[in-house]
Parts: sequence; structure tokens; C-alpha cells
Amino acid sequence: MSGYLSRERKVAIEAVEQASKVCKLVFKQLVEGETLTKGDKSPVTFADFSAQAIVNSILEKHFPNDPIVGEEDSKDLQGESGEKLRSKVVELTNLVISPSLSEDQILKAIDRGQYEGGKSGRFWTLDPIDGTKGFLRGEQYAVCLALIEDGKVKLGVLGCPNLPHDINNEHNTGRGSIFVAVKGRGAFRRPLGGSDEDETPIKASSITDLTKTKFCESVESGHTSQSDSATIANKLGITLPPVRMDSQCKYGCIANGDADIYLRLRVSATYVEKIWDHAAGSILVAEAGGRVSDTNGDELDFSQGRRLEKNVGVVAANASIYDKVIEAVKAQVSS
Ligand SMILES: Nc1ncnc2c1ncn2[C@@H]1O[C@H](COP(=O)(O)O)[C@@H](O)[C@H]1OP(=O)(O)O
Ligand SMILES: [Mg+2]
Ligand SMILES: [Mg+2]
Ligand SMILES: [Mg+2]
Repeated sequence: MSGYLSRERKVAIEAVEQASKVCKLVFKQLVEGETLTKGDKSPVTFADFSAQAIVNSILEKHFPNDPIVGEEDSKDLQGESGEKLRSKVVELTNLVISPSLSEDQILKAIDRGQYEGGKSGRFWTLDPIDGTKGFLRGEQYAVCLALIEDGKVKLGVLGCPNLPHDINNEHNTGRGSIFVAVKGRGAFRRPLGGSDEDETPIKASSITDLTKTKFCESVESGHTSQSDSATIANKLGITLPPVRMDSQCKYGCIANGDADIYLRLRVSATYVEKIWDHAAGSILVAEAGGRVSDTNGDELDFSQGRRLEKNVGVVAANASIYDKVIEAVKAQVSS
């Protein structure tokens, strides 16, 4: 494929493919292997750091001048206290990436993610594993990579290794998709491990009857107000129960037309959303013909640094119902 951001698109897909591989490997080795005591979060930590090392070193190879706003940094991997974690991350990273990287190269790759972001220029933003709780439960998580130029998202790639190809028939279907969107070029889905020929365009739903819509939200009541969303759903006449799912896979479901509304309603007055938690997902929904904003109806502003300082919560919906949804959300969050 040639054209606008075609090289970036290809490299980003490759990076997300490789990072997804390490996540699946860690899950197989450590979580399924039952070598863990209950509540041990170390596998997701191994996978988080390894996935960030992999994506950042692939980006560095192809775009050495592009800065990266990544969720993780190497602090916990340094020194004597970080020794165990560090050697595991080095081992895992080198199971996926070749030629092998030294320990020092891996730590440096992780720390390429410390860029502060901002209004001007171009940078990538990465969440190596979004939905860490979903990962540990063997449910939904996503590897999320986006390219931002002068504060606007231009490319988003979302790897969803556990997402059923057909969410309405999840036990009889394959799993693992990559969602891709480039500004002005539409949104696409391809199977994880697939090729460009396997890509198909996707569209948000066009349902207008709110009583028949499906809304999705976080599994975690600490990440979204599930009581406010229940009130909003009730006011809108939504009858179906919410689809609860971890990670930016929710944006994938809206972009793919598998769900119609995504609500993320602020729980705590102090939490500010991070850019890597919404950049890839929001361009995906927009390019699939859906709409995304915060709970005040304001556009998500990716020019404010590492966090969405100007925004509160998130609302995504198909374009025909968005106005009604945001009206109900505004009424609820201002009451
Ligand atoms: N209080 C909070 N409100 C909203 N989102 C949160 C909160 N705490 C953590 N998160 C983020 O929510 C994302 C998971 O989303 P979801 O709940 O939709 O699966 C994670 O990126 C997580 O950040 P982190 O990666 O630091 O854990
Ligand atoms: Mg996240
Ligand atoms: Mg994360
Ligand atoms: Mg985290």
C-alpha cells in the first residue's frame, strides 16, 4: 500500500503484532501454567515491559527521530532490586525480537517512552498492555499504538489478542484482531497474524432505535461510574444490560458495529485520563464513522502532554445516536 502514512501504518502493525506475541507468550507461560499465587500481578508486569521494549525498538529502527509517549519506564528494572524482573524482560523480549538486544538496549528502548508529548511536532503514544486486569483474567486487553501530529491523532493501531472474531458467538469463533485507522482513510480490521489481504473495512453501527442499542463500559467500577451509566441507559430507554469489557477493545467493538455506545464516566475528581488510553481507539471510532468526545461533548485534546488535561471521561457512539446520548450524559454528569 502506498500513500499517506503508509510506511508508518505498516511498521505500527508489525510492532503491535510482535508485542501481542509477547503478551500471549507470557500468558501461556505464567498465567495458564498456574505457577502463580492468586493475586500475583508479575506476569502483566513482564509483558508490559517486554511489549514496550519491542514496540519502541521497532519504532526506533524505522523512525529514529520520532519521540514516544509510552506508559512504562525502566525504573523498576534498574539496580539490584530490579534484577529478577530485568532478566525476565530481557529473556522474553529476545524470544520475540531478532536480532537479540542487550540488556542495556532493552532498558534504553523502554525509556524512549518518556517523551512529554505536547502541541507541536509528531510523536507516537503507546500503551503496551491496556487492560492489565483483563489480561490477568484471560479476558480482554489491547496493545495500543498511535501517531499524533500537532496534537491530532493521525494513525491508530489496536491489537486485541483475545477478542473473539464474532462477539455474538464467542465460543465458536477464532480470536485475535488488529484494528487500524489512518486519518481520512477509514477503519479496518484484520486477524492477528494475518496479512494486508486479510484486511476488511469496518463501520460503526447505524442503529437509531435507542431501545435496541447495546452499550459497553469498563468491567472496573473504579474506572467508570456504573451507577451513572445505568441511570443514563435508563433515561435513554436502553433495555439491554451493559457489555462489560476491559481495555480499548471497547472502541474496537464500537468501530466494528458490535456495540453502539461506550460510556466512561468519571468516578474520581482527581483522575485524569492518559493519552495512550484513548488515542488509537478514538481515531478508530472516528474513521469508522462514529463519534467520540468527553462527557462534556468536547473533543479529546491530545495536545496537552501525557494526559488529557482538558477532558473528563469519554463518550463514543454511532453518529446517528451520538447527539441524544451526549445530551443524556451531560444532564447526568452536571446533576
Ligand atoms: N480511576 C480511574 N479512572 C479511569 N481509568 C482508570 C482509572 N485508574 C486506572 N485507569 C485506567 O483505565 C484503563 C483500563 O481501562 P478499562 O477499565 O476500560 O479496562 C487502564 O489504562 C487504567 O490505567 P493503568 O494502565 O494505569 O492501570
Ligand atoms: Mg491503559
Ligand atoms: Mg497499560
Ligand atoms: Mg498500567
